[in-house]
Order: sequence, then structure tokens, then C-alpha cells
Amino acid sequence: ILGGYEAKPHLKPYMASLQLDGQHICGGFLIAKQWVLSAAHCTEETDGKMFQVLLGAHSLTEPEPHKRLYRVRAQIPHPGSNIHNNKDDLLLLQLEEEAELNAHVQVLPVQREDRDVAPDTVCEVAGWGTINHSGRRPDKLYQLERPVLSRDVCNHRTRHDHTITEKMMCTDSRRKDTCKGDSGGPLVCNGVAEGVVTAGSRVCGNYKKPAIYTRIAPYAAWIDGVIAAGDG
Ligand SMILES: O=C(O)c1[nH]c2ccc(F)cc2c1NC(=O)[C@H]1C[C@@H]1c1ccccc1
Repeated sequence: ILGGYEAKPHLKPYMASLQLDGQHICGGFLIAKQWVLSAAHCTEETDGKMFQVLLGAHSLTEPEPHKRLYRVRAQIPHPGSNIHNNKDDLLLLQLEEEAELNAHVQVLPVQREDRDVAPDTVCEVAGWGTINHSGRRPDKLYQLERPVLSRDVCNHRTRHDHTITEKMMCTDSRRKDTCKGDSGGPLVCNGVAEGVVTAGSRVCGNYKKPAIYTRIAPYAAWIDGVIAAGDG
């Protein structure tokens, strides 16, 4: 998170850190007791290793009440996701067991109505991604409020040049922006997850390259299908 600030501890109890060998790789968030949503690109360099999911955390390293690392039973990237573009950049992770819900671990509702969030709506995003241009990695969760940018502006030739589909959305990236390590986290508007930070490599903090999110509503049926099949 560039240009943001340290979140108040445990006010975002849905936040997850996807980790490999104890290293934060990407964000994610709890959408059901046994399911975390993140971004498919985050699995690109894991060469088949399974993530572990840290829930209930504010600090990545300090002991905290209700902080717990979960093993992952299954990682399901959206079938349309690929390494060449940002399309269908979603990843569902089934935890080995249901997360124990408490004050620090809670599910975040996702948007199911497929209607664009109005431009200029102020939404918030949080993560353990880089907090400055030198790539400094924070120990604590950071957050940021950002206004939604209209798809027309985001698709302008000098911005993302018509690559933003109706299943994506953008926020203004002037100075304050998401960055590497924030991918997979939720864009929360009025308490509901509207988008997932895409994990394709992109410059951060440059107003010419707005932040891109996968909208969740268009994928509600896919998410429900995977959860229904996975819960058996
Ligand atoms: O965050 C991303 O956009 C992104 N996209 C990816 C694609 C493949 C992939 F193998 C990883 C990623 C990845 N995350 C990262 O590189 C994380 C490791 C770096 C990081 C940054 C800040 C704080 C902690 C750790």
C-alpha cells in the first residue's frame, strides 16, 4: 500500500496473508468459514507448493491473540485465468478445516449484484504489500481509501488502453495506490467486497496506470459452484 497508513489492529478481521515458507506473498480474504478468495497470478512462481493462510493477524511476525496459520486443502484458480493478461484473475483456497471465527477472524460479504460501483465512490483496500518506492515490506497491515475510476477513463488510450473489461474495475492511482504484495486483497465499498486486487505486475503510484481489480459479482455463480462442490 503506497501513501496509506497502518490499519487499526483487527478492524479488518477478514484479511488473509497467503504465505510460502513463512513469507507473505499475496493478500486474500475470508468469504466463508473454510474458503479464502485471492488472485490467480499469485500462484505463478509457487512451482506447485501450497500456500499457508494466516488469519487473525495485524503483525506478520509478532504473536497475537487469535492469529493462526491454516494449511490449504485445495487451491482453485479460475479456469479462465492465465499468465498473459488480467482476465479471471481469481483464486479460491479451501482451508484444511473451518476457520475458527472470533473478534479477529470474520467472513467478509461479497457483492452478488452485477452492477458497476459508481465512479468517485470511495472504497478501501488493505494489505501487507510494499509501502514505498524502494519496495519496503511492512510488518503491519496498511490501508488506504481510494475513489473508483470510471471504466471509460481507465480504458483511455493513455491509461489501460481498452484492456479493462466489464468484469474489472479501477481506482485512482495518483500517489496513493496498491502495490506488489497487496494483490488478492479485497476492494471494500460500503462494507461489501466489490473487487479483488489483480496480481499482474503493474507500476504502482502512477496516475497513468490506475489500479485494476477483478469485480466479484460476475463470478458469484463460479464461487458458489466451487464451494458447493468442495463442501461435498
Ligand atoms: O503482489 C503481486 O502483485 C504479486 N503478483 C505475483 C505474481 C507471481 C508471484 F509469484 C508473486 C506475485 C505477487 N506478490 C509478490 O511478488 C510478493 C512477494 C512480494 C511481496 C511484496 C511486498 C511485501 C511482501 C511480499
